[in-house]
Amino acid sequence: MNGVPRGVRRASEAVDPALGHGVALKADFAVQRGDFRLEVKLTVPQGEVTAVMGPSGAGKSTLLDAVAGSVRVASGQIELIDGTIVSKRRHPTAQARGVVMLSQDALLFPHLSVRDNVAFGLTVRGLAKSRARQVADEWLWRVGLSGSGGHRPRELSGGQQQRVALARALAVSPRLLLLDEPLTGLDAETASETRAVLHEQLSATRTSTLIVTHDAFDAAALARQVVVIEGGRVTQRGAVRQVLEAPATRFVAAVAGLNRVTGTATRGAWTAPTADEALRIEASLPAGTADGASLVAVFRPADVRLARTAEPTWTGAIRVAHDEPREPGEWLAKVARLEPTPGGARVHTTAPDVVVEVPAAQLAALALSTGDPVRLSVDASDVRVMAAQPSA
Ligand SMILES: Nc1ncnc2c1ncn2[C@@H]1O[C@H](COP(=O)(O)OP(=O)(O)OP(=O)(O)O)[C@@H](O)[C@H]1O
Repeated sequence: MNGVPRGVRRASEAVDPALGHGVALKADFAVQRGDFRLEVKLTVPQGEVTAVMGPSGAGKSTLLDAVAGSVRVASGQIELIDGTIVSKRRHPTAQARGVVMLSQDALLFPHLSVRDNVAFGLTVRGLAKSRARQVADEWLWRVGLSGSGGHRPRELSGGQQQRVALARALAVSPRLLLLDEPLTGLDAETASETRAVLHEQLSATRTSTLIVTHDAFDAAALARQVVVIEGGRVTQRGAVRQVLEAPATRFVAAVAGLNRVTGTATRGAWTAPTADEALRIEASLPAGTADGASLVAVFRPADVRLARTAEPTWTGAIRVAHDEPREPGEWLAKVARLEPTPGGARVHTTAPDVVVEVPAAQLAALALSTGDPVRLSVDASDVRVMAAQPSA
């Protein structure tokens, strides 16, 4: 697309050597918000999308606010691609930083047409109004909204408004785009359409982006790398797939839909206490693991088999699992909660906390209730054992 106004940069512009090649943002700073302290070290590669995930209250929005400039840095600094430095003493405006934030709420100007909403940032940056409107129309076409330029924002659906906000953000070719849960609040179909437009436009423009999301699917669909923040600290970072396959914390395991149980290396196997006998899984341990080392076992809920502890055998006699020795990979637990899914249920069990995916047909046969004792088992070949310490 041509017609980029003066002062508005393209994502492909030369990189300031001070920041290092291919880096859009380098941050190592702390922010204090009341009692809450966020301390992060983070790099956003140029032209790529980095996801930020973390539980509620972890500090994700605070991170974006600090980068955008709505919150002051308490110590350390944030360095942007053109050499702009943010620190306790230096607090440039969002525009001077070349940073644009897009949140859950599209925040369009209600009294302006859709076209003028998109053109607004361009005219502020010095483009003539007629040219800005032309560029705005091109952007509306790119996000699938050609023909909507003359409407008021209230005449568009939530998803369409979000696409206008995206067009407005990308039209000024920001050095860094900040997206704060842009798909939250949209219904599944609209979110899917908006996700596709986001992916297409972020890839096409190679806009350096930091996106906060609570959804592993969005992270995998949109981002190349992910930074996990918990309690104001980075707990894991890396390529999205790598992080989801090897969760360093319970939060990441839950987001990835995996079980993550902490245990110990005991005589060449992974073991963990249960309310009953110790659970022993004879999976391969990381090379060089010393006896007694803390290790986590990661496995899919669908790979855990679940049976009632007392069940009739083919002879009609009742077999009670408590009376039998436990096989490796087998343990007794209690049902804590049943969570319905489209195909059955996720059965949450305790001691240790493990989720089991049970298909609908089996669920009907089991007739489970909260508090029921159950016998669980998992094959060692379905379990990945890793060192317990977080990698961030
Ligand atoms: N303006 C503020 N003044 C004081 N404390 C704040 C302010 N905004 C946020 N906080 C606190 O900072 C912490 C981090 O909040 P933040 O909104 O960054 O978390 P988050 O990870 O984005 O959470 P969520 O996913 O729920 O949006 C919270 O404990 C919150 O109460």
